[in-house]
Amino acid sequence: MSSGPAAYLTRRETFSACHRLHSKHLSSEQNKEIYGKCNNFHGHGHNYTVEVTLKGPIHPETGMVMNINDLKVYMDNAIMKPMDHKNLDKDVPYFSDVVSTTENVAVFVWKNLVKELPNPDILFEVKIYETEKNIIAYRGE
Ligand SMILES: Nc1nc2c(c(=O)[nH]1)N=C([C@H](O)[C@H](O)COP(=O)(O)OP(=O)(O)OP(=O)(O)O)CN2
Ligand SMILES: [Zn+2]
Repeated sequence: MSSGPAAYLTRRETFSACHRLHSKHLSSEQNKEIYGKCNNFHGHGHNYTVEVTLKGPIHPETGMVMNINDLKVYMDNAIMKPMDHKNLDKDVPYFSDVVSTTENVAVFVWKNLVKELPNPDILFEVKIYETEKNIIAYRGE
């Protein structure tokens, strides 16, 4: 049976987390210079919005790219459980040696989703709004 037309399915979730921009590979002066107020020892918080987009064929029998009820579970495991109400730098082992910029948070979400999705080939984009003004998109490249 040939596959149906392709569609883009996006689901949005929000989570809250705190972090500090600090690189172990830079001196204290370099950290202050590069990250400025975001290097403050006490850290700061964000209400992040994450949009996950799948691109895949619409299944001819179900009419779906993926059942959104299933996608909810995958996003819960990949995003909410590891990061919601967490200190990214202290509570998420991935960020013990990776700076918790939004770029790296997007890569972290992508890697987690690849492990969750039954067919990771349909993962098209992870887009993260760190603030209303600061937005990062990652497509696995
Ligand atoms: N390339 C990146 N640059 C910066 C990141 C990042 O993740 N990637 N992150 C930060 C800070 O963590 C923080 O997000 C900055 O927040 P803030 O300046 O408060 O946010 P806004 O730009 O929305 O607010 P303004 O009022 O316009 O300052 C910094 N850089
Ligand atoms: Zn920040």
